[in-house]
Amino acid sequence: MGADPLPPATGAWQEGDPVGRRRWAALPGPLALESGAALPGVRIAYETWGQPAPDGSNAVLVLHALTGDSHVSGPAGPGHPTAGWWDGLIGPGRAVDTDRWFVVAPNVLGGCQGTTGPSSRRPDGVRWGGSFPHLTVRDQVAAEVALADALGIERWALVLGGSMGGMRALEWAVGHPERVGALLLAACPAASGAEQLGWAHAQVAAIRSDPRWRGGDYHDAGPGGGPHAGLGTARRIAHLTYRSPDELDARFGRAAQRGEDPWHGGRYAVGSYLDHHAGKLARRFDAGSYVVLTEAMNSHDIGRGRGGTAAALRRVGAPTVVAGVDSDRLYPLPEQRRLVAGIPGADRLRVVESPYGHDAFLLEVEQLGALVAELTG
Ligand SMILES: CC(=O)SCCNC(=O)CCNC(=O)[C@H](O)C(C)(C)COP(=O)(O)OP(=O)(O)OC[C@H]1O[C@@H](n2cnc3c(N)ncnc32)[C@H](O)[C@@H]1OP(=O)(O)O
Ligand SMILES: N[C@@H](CCO)C(=O)O
Repeated sequence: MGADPLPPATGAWQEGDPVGRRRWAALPGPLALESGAALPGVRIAYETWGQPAPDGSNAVLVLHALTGDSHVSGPAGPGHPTAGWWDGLIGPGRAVDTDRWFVVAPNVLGGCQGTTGPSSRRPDGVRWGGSFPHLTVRDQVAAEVALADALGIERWALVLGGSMGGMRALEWAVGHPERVGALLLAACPAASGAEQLGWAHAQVAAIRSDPRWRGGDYHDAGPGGGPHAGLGTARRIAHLTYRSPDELDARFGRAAQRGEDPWHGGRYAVGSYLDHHAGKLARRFDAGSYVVLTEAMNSHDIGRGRGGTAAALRRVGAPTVVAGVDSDRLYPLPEQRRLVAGIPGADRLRVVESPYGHDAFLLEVEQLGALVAELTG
């Protein structure tokens, strides 16, 4: 699932036909990648809410995490099988009030929700599949910079994101400090460390060992022909890192799934829960994108080529709120303390209190809303 149904981008900045709220813009030329390769025919899907101020002072950039998309706010509808993933935070009367702010949310480069990724067609009409190039977080931000240029947005009043979205928000603030007025980083690190690289390796290995992976060239294999089993296993591993041990224990303990007997081939309830999330992701997401995005997160190292982490973080000019979740085992609080220590405009760590682990950045919208208010007044 998640295969891009659109024809190749034509190579000129253009507004694609909107599906529901979602629009597309195509880069005028190939995108130069950090690897030295050039990615032609890049198309970026994005959504906007609110109205841009005449002086351009009210633009807010919202950046999604690994399996999120451009639909941050509002109900499900055409082009959006699910409701906005930050609906409690962004919308009319919410902390990011779309009656005041002009909110822009792109789908990430390498994704599968409208922006060019492995399931998209190359300029020759063939799907990229396994030939899609290796991306870095900086490449993804380069595509977002091109989108901002195309929309005429010189400076964001606020850039915010969590997890992989936080990595990109940080890259914006370090790579383009003059274009970021304020910054909110949630549940993200300065660099992906050994623990995160290890989790990612297990997930990518699960996908690549599925015989239906076919080196990434499975998109024309027909319904059910993709590596759904591998993607499901990757999600089970990942989902465990997104929640906390205490929460899982409190919710499921050692309970058997209803009607099943773990001593006779049945599942524990927690296993059934993970199976549910595996199936749900496999139905809505592309395995090739999952691999490309995971490897992009692996590339995340804010200090690479910039004289190290401390030197890179010193480049952030914006007032910054850094938030971590007390029960996050994927990017635990020491990761965010490192950010606070290095970013000149970050005065102290904001701790989101939650039993939900890493996913709290999606769930604890009230606490996040209070943090947004610190930056927006
Ligand atoms: C929601 C979306 O997909 S929006 C698209 C963009 N998404 C994103 O950016 C984030 C992707 N989603 C996620 O990361 C997560 O799903 C979250 C953060 C939204 C989950 O939030 P929570 O509300 O805490 O959900 P939780 O992890 O408790 O899972 C609930 C689901 O597990 C199911 N479940 C609970 N126990 C069991 C069990 N024993 N066996 C099987 N299924 C179970 C529930 O029925 C429920 O199903 P549903 O989501 O299909 O209705
Ligand atoms: N649950 C989130 C976690 C990644 O940070 C997602 O699926 O995108």
